[in-house]
Amino acid sequence: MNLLPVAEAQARLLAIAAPMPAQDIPVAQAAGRWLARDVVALRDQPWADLSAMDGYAVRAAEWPGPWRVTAASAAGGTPPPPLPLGEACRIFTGAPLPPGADAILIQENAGVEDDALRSGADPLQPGRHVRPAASDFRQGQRLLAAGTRLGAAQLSLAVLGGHGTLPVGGRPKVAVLSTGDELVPPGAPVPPGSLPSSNAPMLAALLAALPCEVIDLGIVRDNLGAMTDAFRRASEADIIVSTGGASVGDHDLVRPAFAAAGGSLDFWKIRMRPGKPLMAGTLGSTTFLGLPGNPVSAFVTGILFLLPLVRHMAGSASPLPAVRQATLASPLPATGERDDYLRAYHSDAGVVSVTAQDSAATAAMAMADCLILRPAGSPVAVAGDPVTILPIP
Ligand SMILES: Nc1nc2c(c(=O)[nH]1)N[C@H]1C(S)=C(S)[C@@H](COP(=O)(O)OP(=O)(O)OC[C@H]3O[C@@H](n4cnc5c(N)ncnc54)[C@H](O)[C@@H]3O)O[C@H]1N2
Ligand code: MOO
Repeated sequence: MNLLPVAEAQARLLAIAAPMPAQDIPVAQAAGRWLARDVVALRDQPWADLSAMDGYAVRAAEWPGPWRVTAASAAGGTPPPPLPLGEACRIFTGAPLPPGADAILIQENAGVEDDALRSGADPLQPGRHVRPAASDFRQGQRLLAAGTRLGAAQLSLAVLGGHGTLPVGGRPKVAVLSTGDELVPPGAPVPPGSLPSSNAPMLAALLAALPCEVIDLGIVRDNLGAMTDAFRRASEADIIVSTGGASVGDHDLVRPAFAAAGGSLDFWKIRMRPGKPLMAGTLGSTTFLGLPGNPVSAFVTGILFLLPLVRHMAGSASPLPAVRQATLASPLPATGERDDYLRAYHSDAGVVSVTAQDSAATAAMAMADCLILRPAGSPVAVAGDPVTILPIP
């Protein structure tokens, strides 16, 4: 059987899906988005030599004083005039130093008596408690590179750099179709032969941290007409993701329905376990990803394919899952002809694979915090061996 290697399938998926056009949006809405262009500082930070403490601005060479306090400087106030010799300027955190001053005597180390300011015992070095102008960044300096994800720290930097709006990648609409006659909505009564449909909420949870809009189109029956209609309706989204009906059984209608809706499949069947029946293609300008129905298979392929697809379309420069090295704390059998993505969790001794690795074993899946990647053909592994893991996001 001709199964596509995972890396090749990921590359082909990203190749058929164009990143969405960039847009300028207010910084207050930009958290979690990817930058579409470099961000350059529009101003110096700090804008002048500023005090880092409440106290007195003085010349360090005049330590230990006494000084006469003749001026004051506060953040947001009028900048103080140049400091005459022998004088000090009362100053507060974030305020500009008067020209001539080069150090701050913090008020805990100072005493004022009869109009004379005197220092305590600690010697004062030039530059003490001073934040020099442009020491954080300088106007024109590149602050953030295109493709960077905007978290709290990056947004703080961009705003201090003078930006109120930022150029970001798009926020794809993801339509989710859950296929299967046996499915009932979450929380609904479950007659014999039926099953609560867990894949759509699971995928929405995986996507919750990404910039995208999830549109749950509900349960679609195993009926060619109904499924074809569902694909047509879903084609207004940027991404269609279906679960179930991906395999080779008589009721596995996703491929024919996708074709009947006008879709064109790029690939089907991946050299991985779980997740073999995964498929991808295009329907007009919409990218389609068909995940297997088994809840564990949908979860693992969601991490390996759906999340990278959304990241890529939203402008990420590195959309694929992070991979790390870890130490195995429990033995593993040899792998077969497919790459294994084993559900596992961290313990003090290393990573432990959960005992139930069946692609319908959700109780074991819920214990996992990472996937162990075991390439096809790997030999038996023992505790202490190095392994490659993918953290579960
Ligand atoms: N003869 C073969 N049979 C199967 C093969 C094969 O190569 N030859 N592949 C197997 C593999 S591997 C997988 S994975 C499954 C995937 O099949 P489908 O994608 O067609 O999924 P379904 O048959 O529709 O469902 C499988 C399983 O998952 C349950 N399910 C489906 N949707 C949901 C949902 N939204 N929430 C919760 N559970 C869901 C469904 O009831 C089934 O139990 O095929 C193997 N068969
Ligand atoms: O590839 Mo399937 O997802 O093993 O159960």
